Amino acid sequence: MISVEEALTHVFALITPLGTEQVALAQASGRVLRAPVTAQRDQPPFAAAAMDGYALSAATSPQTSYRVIGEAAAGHAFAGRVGTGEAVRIFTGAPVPEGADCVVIQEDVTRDGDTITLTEDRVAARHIRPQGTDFSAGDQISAPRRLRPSELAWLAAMNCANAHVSRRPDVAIIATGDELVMPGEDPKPDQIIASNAFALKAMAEAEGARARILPIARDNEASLRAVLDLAADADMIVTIGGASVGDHDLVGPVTHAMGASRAFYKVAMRPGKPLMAGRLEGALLLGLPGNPVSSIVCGHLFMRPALRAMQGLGAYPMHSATATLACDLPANGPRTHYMRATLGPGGTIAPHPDQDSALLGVLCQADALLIHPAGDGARKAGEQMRYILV
Ligand SMILES: Nc1nc2c(c(=O)[nH]1)N[C@H]1C(S)=C(S)[C@@H](COP(=O)(O)OP(=O)(O)OC[C@H]3O[C@@H](n4cnc5c(N)ncnc54)[C@H](O)[C@@H]3O)O[C@H]1N2
Ligand code: MOO
Repeated sequence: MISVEEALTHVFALITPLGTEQVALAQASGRVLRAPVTAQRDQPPFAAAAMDGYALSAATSPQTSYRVIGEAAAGHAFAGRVGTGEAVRIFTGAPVPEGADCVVIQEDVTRDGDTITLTEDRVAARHIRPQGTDFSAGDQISAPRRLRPSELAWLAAMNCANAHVSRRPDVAIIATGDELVMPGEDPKPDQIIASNAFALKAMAEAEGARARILPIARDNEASLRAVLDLAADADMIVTIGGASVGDHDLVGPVTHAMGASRAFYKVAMRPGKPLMAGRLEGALLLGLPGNPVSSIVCGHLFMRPALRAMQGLGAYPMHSATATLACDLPANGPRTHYMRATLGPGGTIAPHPDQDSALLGVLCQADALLIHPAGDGARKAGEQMRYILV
């Protein structure tokens, strides 16, 4: 058995980042930007009013009354110059006219015809956004990075209509087992519903992949081969179950017979011990254990970082943070334990009392995986421990 860290290093070594494509900005949500974007202009492109009011020069004409000589609205600049004793009615987002050095908000002004009178003794704030305060022409958005909603607006503001992004990884998910039927089917008394693929598909899609659930492979070589053949064009093949040492655990032998390379089998983690990784033709092959929580924990720890690496985001484990243990923990065994846990007020974390890897209900109550490292001793409530958000 190798450590989780070693296993992840092996997985990353099996990955070459995917190619790129150009997509319209409206289609770029969640994609990974692979080439830097250069701003085509300053933002704002002119000194802009930050409030509705009157533009005037407080420095050169510090009087209390001004004559209104025109108007500037967003998209409609005032063409002239503001002179001594003059003001321009201005609206948020409009270019500040030449000669003005501040915008007095309309709440601080009384107006009578074309004359305004300031009601405050002094101009407290300029309310002007100088040209280029957000970014200047030539500024770059670095790559790689995930395009979140805010980055999409940033690219748009830079007048970038298309983005150079990573191709979406194609993920084929294969559940294996004679006991499985799909949700909505009519299970026999000795059958259960295949659930894990739905979690893994959602997880892969949240990482920017295109994921498909293939037909369930039965516990015989011909069936597993036939379904694996359907995944021939995938970038990543994720099998679920059939990974252990039982007579019906065929994923290892069958993929081996089909020419798969194997980087490792069995990881010192709990749950998820019988995890396997390799390559099958053009695809990264992840063989996940069948227990629902085991497969989902492996998805978080291995599939998600692998999908990020494929999209060019680099080789990094899932982010972990620290929290204060809410109760005592007994010493851990030789496998790192990813305990289903709940974050509480004041930065505490409480592991669930039942850590059986078959319990989806417990996983759904959890918002974190508390990491109890392999071989770590007993821990006391109040100690700091690391966790991963799930
Ligand atoms: N003698 C040993 N037995 C087992 C070992 C071991 O080291 N020695 N390891 C145990 C561990 S740890 C795990 S995890 C499981 C993993 O086994 P498999 O990957 O072969 O998984 P299966 O036997 O196919 O299934 C386990 C369990 O999960 C259910 N399952 C499978 N696929 C799905 C699915 N798509 N959706 C929902 N549930 C699924 C399956 O019915 C079983 O109940 O092996 C231990 N055994
Ligand atoms: O490691 Mo198994 O994955 O404990 O349930």
